[in-house]
Amino acid sequence: MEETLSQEKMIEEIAKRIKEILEILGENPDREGLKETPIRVAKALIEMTSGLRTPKPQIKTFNLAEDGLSEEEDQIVLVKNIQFSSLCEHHLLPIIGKIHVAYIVGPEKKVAGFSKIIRIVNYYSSRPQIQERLVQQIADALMSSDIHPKGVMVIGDALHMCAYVRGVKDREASLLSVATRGLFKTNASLRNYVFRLLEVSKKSSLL
Ligand SMILES: Nc1nc2c(ncn2[C@@H]2O[C@H](COP(=O)(O)OP(=O)(O)OP(=O)(O)O)[C@@H](O)[C@H]2O)c(=O)[nH]1
Ligand SMILES: [Zn+2]
Repeated sequence: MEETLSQEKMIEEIAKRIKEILEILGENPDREGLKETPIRVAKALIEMTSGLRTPKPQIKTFNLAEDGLSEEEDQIVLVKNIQFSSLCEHHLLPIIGKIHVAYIVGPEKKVAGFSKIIRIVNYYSSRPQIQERLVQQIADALMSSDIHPKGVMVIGDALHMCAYVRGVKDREASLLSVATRGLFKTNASLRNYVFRLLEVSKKSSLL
């Protein structure tokens, strides 16, 4: 399907196929409880893959150097506990977990709008993914943004329903994936500092 479909057409086309899948599975898609299911599934799939069809969110920046703030040491900003859900690209089953994003303010002393980092996470999550690529894409998006950080570190910690509800059916194993860029790539003590921050803030968390 080459051309871009309207939202209504997408729902219709997907729902048609979901109905067929239900039939193949031995269900009766016309029974009361399933009548609206193909449309619901279509809408859910469209929602969970919205990042494929929306523009990448712009990262709004703020200037720390304004008002003559002194040139302090490079500040590390950590946005922790960003809840995300995605779809594993092998089974199209949910991945659910948390992402932590740390960056070191660059020479231009610019910081990113807090919510924009969450929007970037949502953008790259809302599509078929593997977790290792997801953290890399988030790291690259921040590295190439207008904040020009000295380094970025993105940590993903998630459960994969494809290993939870089927296959190995492991209810404990979670996948941790870390992407590093810039100073975080070369400096182990900076990486450890972020892990330590996450530890400390876990104990003193407001939430
Ligand atoms: N590294 C990585 N693996 C993933 C991710 N999501 C799913 N997988 C794995 O992708 C692999 C696909 O393996 P296959 O052997 O092709 O598929 P399968 O027969 O359904 O495998 P089983 O899950 O072992 O039953 C599985 O090991 C999944 O657990 C992810 O985000 N990262
Ligand atoms: Zn999977």
